[in-house]
Amino acid sequence: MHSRSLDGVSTCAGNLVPENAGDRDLTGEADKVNLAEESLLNKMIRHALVRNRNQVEVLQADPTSPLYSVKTFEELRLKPELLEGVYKMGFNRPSKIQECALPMMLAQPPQNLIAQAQSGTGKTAAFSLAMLSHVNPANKWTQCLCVSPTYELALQIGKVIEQMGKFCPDVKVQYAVRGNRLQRGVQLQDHIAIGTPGTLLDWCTKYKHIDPKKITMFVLDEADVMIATQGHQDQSLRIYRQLTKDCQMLLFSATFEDSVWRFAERVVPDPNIIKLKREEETLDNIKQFYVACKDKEAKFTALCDLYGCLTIAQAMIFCHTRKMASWLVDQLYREGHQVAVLSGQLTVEQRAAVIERFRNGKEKVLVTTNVCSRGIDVEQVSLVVNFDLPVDLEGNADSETYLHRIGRTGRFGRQGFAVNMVDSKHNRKIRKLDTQNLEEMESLST
Ligand SMILES: Nc1ncnc2c1ncn2[C@@H]1O[C@H](COP(=O)(O)OP(=O)(O)OP(=O)(O)O)[C@@H](O)[C@H]1O
Repeated sequence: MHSRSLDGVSTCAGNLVPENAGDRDLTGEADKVNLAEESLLNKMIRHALVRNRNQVEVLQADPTSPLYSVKTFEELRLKPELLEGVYKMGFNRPSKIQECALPMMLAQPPQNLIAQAQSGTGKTAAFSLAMLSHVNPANKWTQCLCVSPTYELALQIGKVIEQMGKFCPDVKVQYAVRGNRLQRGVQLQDHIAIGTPGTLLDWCTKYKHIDPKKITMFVLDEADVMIATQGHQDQSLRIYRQLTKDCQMLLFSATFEDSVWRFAERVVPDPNIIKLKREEETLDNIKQFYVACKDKEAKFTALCDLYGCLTIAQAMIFCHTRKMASWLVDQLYREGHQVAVLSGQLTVEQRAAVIERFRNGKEKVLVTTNVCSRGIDVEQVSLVVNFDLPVDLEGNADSETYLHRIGRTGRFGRQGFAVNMVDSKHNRKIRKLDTQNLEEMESLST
């Protein structure tokens, strides 16, 4: 497997710093969750598949055709060098989504696919394998296009392809991302091009590095993140319109709101649809408490009273704003407590490093904002403290975030505790949530 060394493009995720990192400072605003950053962070800190006990739902474009699914990678009849790469990555068998998605993606005649499954269920690995298997290395032109919402995410996909294709030296990958300039008029000979919509569009239309008529597989990853970015949807559609009718279309998304669905239907005609529902967080083993406090100082005093309990295993303390998190950390330092801090002012790499240290038990207490209400799995976390209860932009109770936060504790059937610091002036009611009951959850936000 060969990948180019690019002018000004680092393929090492460790070097990636968001462009606006320097502008980030402390604000009293709620820490906003940036979808692309969250996705990147998840990829960086994940070590294995996210477990999911739900069944995959499949909707076939042609319901009369037999539904194939595979339990082993051998059944896919991959090139031996590709199979070797898969095993070398430590994949023993296909994940749930891969069991159905891989035979569809590799089928002849080609089939279109829309697949939805939460992050970490093996989507990237699945389409990477499909692209590597699809290309004919003897044809010295680009055959697969893979569109990704950001530069960093594109490089992450590239890393997976490079690893998986380690024993396929003839297959070449190129990155269509900012900073990677080819000479005008140069025809790309690399078989797979991964990039952001704007650069890929330029390479297909303005610079003619890629002939879109020769593309036979088009992959759109993280469609939900993609359409959240102004302009990306339009650019992706413009690339799509240049492709031929026979081009195989594959679209992946972690979530499926109406807007994602409408977009998917526009770029994927006659799709097979695969869905893997997110596994519900169960709160049965999480005991929830609240402490009434009149102000932040009183909350801090209550926290200090609790501190001995926090450090029995590990604890996460959630604040609403970076400013509050920073104030709390200062107070905790003053009391001589060693804590870790995670907030949106850190770069994604710095956040990943903080999480890694916390995971390894270097710190027992992590103070954070909403930037990390989901994503983090630290098995030893037994206590979550809501120093501020989660609220949405209008100041209403944000039950979804509450659920994600307290879901950080009590993982895998262990006992967990959630302590909520409640301002008496707001006196919000804490009720037990039944995640099976969506109506109840909706009523909570009213
Ligand atoms: N069949 C498999 N067996 C074991 N591990 C796997 C398998 N497929 C993928 N993985 C690993 O599981 C993790 C998640 O996979 P992957 O990144 O493909 O998921 P995803 O659904 O694309 O999530 P995201 O979009 O967040 O990256 C990765 O660490 C990957 O190496």
